[in-house]
This record gives sequence, structure tokens and C-alpha cells, in this order.
Amino acid sequence: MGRKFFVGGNWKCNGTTEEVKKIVTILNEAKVPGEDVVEVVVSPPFVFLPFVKGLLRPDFHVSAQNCWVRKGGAYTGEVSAEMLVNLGIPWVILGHSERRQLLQESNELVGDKVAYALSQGLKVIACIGETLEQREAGITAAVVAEQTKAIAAKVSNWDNVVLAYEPVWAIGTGKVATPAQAQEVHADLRKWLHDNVNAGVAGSVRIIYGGSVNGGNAKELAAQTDVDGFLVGGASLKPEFVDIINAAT
Ligand SMILES: O=C(COP(=O)(O)O)NO
Repeated sequence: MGRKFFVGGNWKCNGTTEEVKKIVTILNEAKVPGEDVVEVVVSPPFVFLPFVKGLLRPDFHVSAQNCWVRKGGAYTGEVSAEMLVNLGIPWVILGHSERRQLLQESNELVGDKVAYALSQGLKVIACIGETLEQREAGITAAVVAEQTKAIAAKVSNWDNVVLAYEPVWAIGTGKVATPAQAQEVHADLRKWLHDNVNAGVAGSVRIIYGGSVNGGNAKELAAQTDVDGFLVGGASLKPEFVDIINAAT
């Protein structure tokens, strides 16, 4: 396989200057594997991005949590991909379920956002995941395939894409997917990529899991063949984020 382990920390809409300084100090002092083993990307709110980038250790990287779908301009409140590039922010999370649910971001819009961000030179953590109702209805595979298809329809080069499977029912609930549940969906996604994109992309794209990952469950999840890392929410704001990074080894 040879896929480098990836651990993302999605801080969501959290933090004060003091809190951010504390988190970054913990990260800067953390004993973790080298970046040849695990890639660590933390995603503060926009307002803290340059601040965190300036304080964070050089082997960790920063990500935005979203960006606009086209070139900047008369779009009040939006932040463009060009602005992130201008600030030296290399990554962006797109299609997070909280934006799909709360802001009605459609599969097509997410696909367009991913394509535009890549076109501007950003690396993308593209999020997909089913709701509890969809899982209970037995349509998880179809839902995540549809979400991935909308991204694949607009992406020609997957080198700078990490796919994050985040079951909505596991986000912020403490109800983490079992290792078997995560492995099943990740394997389905890798097969979908193999059958609908190509074998090279299927073998190289990192598919990471998000949804109530913590220091206690990360190791077992990381041991799954097709789990290539995590996108961590709540626990990324705590010292246990370091334990999650170390689950890579
Ligand atoms: O939304 C998440 C996961 O959040 P939690 O770890 O808090 O479930 N990652 O983007």
C-alpha cells in the first residue's frame, strides 16, 4: 500500500487566542513519528489561520475549513481559494457534513469546490458520509458512492485529495463507528475508485475516518487495512490528539 498516514484536526468554530496558543504549544512539544510516517494537518477557524501557521512546528501543516467555489469577488463573507494560497495555507476541508446539512451544500457544489480549490493549488480533504436514517435504511454504500461520484466527476488528478469518510451519526456523538464498520465503507470506497476512476488512484488515495475518534479508539481503527488516518473534531482540541497521531505507529 505505502499510503502515508494522515491525521487531520478539525477545530470547527472553536477557540480564543489564548486557547489556540495552548493547543499549539501542546502540538509543538509533542513526541510524534516523523512526517515520513504521519502527515499532521490542523484546521483552525479562518481568523486564526495565519496566527497558527506562524506558531506551528514546521513538520505540521494548516488547513482551512472551507473556501469559496470560484474566484473571489462580490461574495460577502466568503474566503477564496486564492486568499488561502496567498497566505501560504496548503490545505482546505471541503464538503463537511455540517456544511452539507446546515448550509445545504449539495454534492454538486462540493464537487465544484473541490475542483476549484485543486485548480488553485490547494490540497483538499473532501468529506463524505451518511446520516443515521440512511444507514438504518441500508443505503450507506449508495449514498457515499453518490457523494464520491460528484467529486470524481470534477476531479482529474487525485494526487492532492484525501477522502474523509465521516458518518454523520458518529460526528460529535461519542458513537464511533466500529473498526469493522469503518473498514467496510472504506473498502467499498476504494473499490468504487478502482471501478470508476482507476486502480492507481484507488491504491494511492488516502481514505481517512472521522466521527468520535479519540485516544482510546484510534489504534484499533488505524489497524484497519483501508483506514489511512483520521479527521478528528473534538479530540483535536485536547492533548489526546497527540495520542491519536501516535496511533499511526
Ligand atoms: O467532524 C469531524 C469529527 O468530529 P468529532 O471527532 O468531534 O466527532 N471531523 O471533521
